[in-house]
Amino acid sequence: MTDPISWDDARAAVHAAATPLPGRPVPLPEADGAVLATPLVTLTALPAFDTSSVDGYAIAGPAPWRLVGQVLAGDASEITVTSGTAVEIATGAMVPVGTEHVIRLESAEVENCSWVTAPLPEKQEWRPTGEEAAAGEVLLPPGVRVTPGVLALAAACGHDVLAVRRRPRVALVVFGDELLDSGPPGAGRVRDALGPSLPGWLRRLGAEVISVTRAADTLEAHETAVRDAAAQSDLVLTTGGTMHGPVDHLHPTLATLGASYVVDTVAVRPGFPMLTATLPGPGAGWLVGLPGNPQSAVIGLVTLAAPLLAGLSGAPLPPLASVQLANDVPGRGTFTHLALARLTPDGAVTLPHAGSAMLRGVAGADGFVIVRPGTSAPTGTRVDFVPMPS
Ligand SMILES: Nc1nc2c(c(=O)[nH]1)N[C@H]1C(S)=C(S)[C@@H](COP(=O)(O)OP(=O)(O)OC[C@H]3O[C@@H](n4cnc5c(N)ncnc54)[C@H](O)[C@@H]3O)O[C@H]1N2
Ligand code: MOO
Repeated sequence: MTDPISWDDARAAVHAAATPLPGRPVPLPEADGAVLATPLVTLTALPAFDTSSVDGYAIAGPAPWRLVGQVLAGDASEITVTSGTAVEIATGAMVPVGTEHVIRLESAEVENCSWVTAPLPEKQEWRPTGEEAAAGEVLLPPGVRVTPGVLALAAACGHDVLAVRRRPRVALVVFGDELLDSGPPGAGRVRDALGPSLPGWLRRLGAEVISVTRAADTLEAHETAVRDAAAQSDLVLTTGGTMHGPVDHLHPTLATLGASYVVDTVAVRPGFPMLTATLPGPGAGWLVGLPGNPQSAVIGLVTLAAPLLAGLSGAPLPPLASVQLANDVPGRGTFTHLALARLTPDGAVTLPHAGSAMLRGVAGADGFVIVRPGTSAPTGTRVDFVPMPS
């Protein structure tokens, strides 16, 4: 076995090695969850015109003001407010030329439907052109993940399409003849916990899952499965077979296929046998090998797959959060310890059932607190935190 690379270096290495996939324009609703390939530049000033922020009257000169017209939201009215006149105005309407003040409906008195009087307002009741942004201003850099908030901003500043990176296509290959696809475990067989769960995590990481297949525990079946998966995908994600047991065929498969390791084992507990490699051939596909123990597989996902998918999407290395610990967390010697935790108002609480083969902790966790090599983390200290994909 090779010497393990540190947990932090492993994340950085796979992210740095990934070249972003091409960008292309897609209609706004389809861009949700994808990553911007180009900066978001506003096509107009925001707002694009002086916009009334209240229902009321646009006036000029001293009171009383003679009511001369009306302007509603959406009107491109050429009405002008001259001294001594008022124009009835709706929230969102263009403020007419000549307006000195906009008076709220509730402050005004109107006589005979034609004369308006009111005290002058203390503040400007409209949003001036460009208050939020000037035309051509860069609002977001490339690499930002498109959220509903980004979509709203893009629409507001005039875009019909957004240039986003193609979502990485992931083919999942699950190894393990002991795995059952239905019914209760027993008699040496366990249920496949990863085939049903990894697609959901992967989609939360912005990937498109194109296939989930099972490969038998032979070298030939592994080779065929990885080759077929690589032919259609940007990333082959495998589970199990990362060690060197009698039916652990991943390393021999990678040797046969001529793969090059970017990461081969990581100094992290649980989950150390995880790996990342590039596969030769057109398009230089990727392979991430997650350990078979299900919690270790999730740690492999957040350690290697998440940074790789970010890199392929042109997004920055996913940042770590910082949390305060509500209990002591031991270190793991020269390895980084990732401990399942839930975030509570009292701080991060690590969870029981945290064995690498167990899933009760995974099912209730918000993420993992990180205790770096050679340290332990007492109650009340701040530590880094890697969230579950969300
Ligand atoms: N001699 C040693 N043996 C093992 C060591 C070690 O240091 N020396 N490390 C252990 C650790 S830690 C891990 S993690 C596993 C990693 O092994 P593999 O990636 O080769 O995984 P498998 O052997 O295929 O499976 C391990 C375990 O997980 C169960 N499994 C596998 N896939 C699934 C799935 N899709 N759903 C549910 N459970 C799954 C499998 O049945 C095994 O129990 O190696 C240890 N061994
Ligand atoms: O490191 Mo293993 O990955 O503890 O379960």
